[in-house]
Amino acid sequence: MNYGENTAHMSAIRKRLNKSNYTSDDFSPEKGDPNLVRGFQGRPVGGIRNNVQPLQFYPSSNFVNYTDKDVDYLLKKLQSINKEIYNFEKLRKMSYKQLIENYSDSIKKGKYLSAYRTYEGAYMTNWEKFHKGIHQTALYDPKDQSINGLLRDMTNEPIIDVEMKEGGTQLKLIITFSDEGQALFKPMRHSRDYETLPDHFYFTDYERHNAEIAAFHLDKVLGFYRVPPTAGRKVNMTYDIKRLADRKLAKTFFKSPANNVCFHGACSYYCDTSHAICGNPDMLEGSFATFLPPEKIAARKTWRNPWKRSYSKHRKAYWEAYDDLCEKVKQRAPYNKGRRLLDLIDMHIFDFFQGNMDRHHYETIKDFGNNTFHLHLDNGRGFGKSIHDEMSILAPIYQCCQIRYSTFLKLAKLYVGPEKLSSETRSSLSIDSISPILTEPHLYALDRRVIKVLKEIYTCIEDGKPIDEVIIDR
Ligand SMILES: Nc1ncnc2c1ncn2[C@@H]1O[C@H](COP(=O)(O)OP(=O)(O)OP(=O)(O)O)[C@@H](O)[C@H]1O
Ligand SMILES: [Mn+2]
Repeated sequence: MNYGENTAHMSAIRKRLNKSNYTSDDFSPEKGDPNLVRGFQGRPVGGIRNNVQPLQFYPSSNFVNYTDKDVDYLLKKLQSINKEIYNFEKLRKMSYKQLIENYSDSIKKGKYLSAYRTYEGAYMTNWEKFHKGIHQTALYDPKDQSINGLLRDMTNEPIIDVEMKEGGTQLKLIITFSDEGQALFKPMRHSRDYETLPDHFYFTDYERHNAEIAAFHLDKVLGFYRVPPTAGRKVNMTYDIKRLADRKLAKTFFKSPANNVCFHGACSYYCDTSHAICGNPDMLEGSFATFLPPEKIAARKTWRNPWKRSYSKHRKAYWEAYDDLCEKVKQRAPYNKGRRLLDLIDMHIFDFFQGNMDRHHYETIKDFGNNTFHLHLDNGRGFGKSIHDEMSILAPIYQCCQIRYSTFLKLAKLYVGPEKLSSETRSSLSIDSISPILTEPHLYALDRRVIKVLKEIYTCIEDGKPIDEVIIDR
């Protein structure tokens, strides 16, 4: 959606703040090369979303620095009102890693899955340890060494079985490793620098294997821990897939005119000769997302996203035409109490960073009731457009005008630096065996998007919403 064309959901008038008492760059990121620092003078305050200027690239330096007057103003204002909980000077001196650790240490884990509560095998594989570690507030504990072990296992363990996954729209394989761990495999369709075509809808886009890997790391960097561990790997299509496939899958293998091994499998979208998945000549990259425990151990509940898109080229969703969806959602269970609305908003911030418009549903683990986190499965449609920021993904933020305090603080920290969301994500992704996972323009886009989320909070507060109703500690 283009903001220039559709402003129905925006408040009609944005008040201008009197900024005369403030300097513009108190909280601006540390300045490096002064030539690289770009303030955005001369641009209207508030009013127009999507108005952070496109990043300029400095390929030789890996360093992009930029500031935003509205965000500087917001941070200054918050700090002047309550220095106890908004101390950005202190925040700038603390490392991002430390901030995230403080938060993950302070979160109570709540319940674990009942099937594993008393389970103590003499020897447990990494995937079993992962399953045992799933708890009410997160899928895993970042300090759990078995998570890195699991990523290594998915990269190195021999593959012993392959099955097509029923139900999904695009081709996916269920892979079993020699330690009996399982993963959902999504094959590479495009090279990393292939961008979604401007005339393609979000619902016809191919899934991207690197987006699945990037989503796991981004979620971890943000300190959410809501995406199952996901790793990239190159497989030999003949040895690792065709040899282990059943007849139905095996018979879809063929050799292309370029002498590459290809297959298309059977599914409802893109499973035919003209959309085949081809190796080079026999090697194929893919993402491996660790399987969650089976239904009988961890039954899941599927929830429709209230901000679901229309999935139609003709229709708009309610929230695209009207601004009052949040008022209705707030009245309804499970969003009327507890953490769920803030989790939904976290999920949309996460999706905004990735540019993922395909969040039609989400799941929770039934055993944990309503006071639990959202699973962020199915992230294959992110990272399709590096120079475009899809502001409509932030609809729950600007329509509810709410954000979780810890999420706000993390984003503020990534704004004041010195760490950036791009540098943290780049560093996390570098451990993957098929890195680089994201191109540099996609990484820089993350920093630009951090500013855009913070600007939405600025606008909410500028509009007169009480700060403690916008930034909520829950
Ligand atoms: N790591 C996982 N462990 C267990 N189940 C999973 C995992 N990832 C995905 N699933 C299940 O598989 C289903 C299909 O996966 P996914 O959503 O990626 O496919 P899809 O083709 O995009 O499906 P849809 O068309 O419904 O969006 C998911 O809805 C989820 O329930
Ligand atoms: Mn999907």
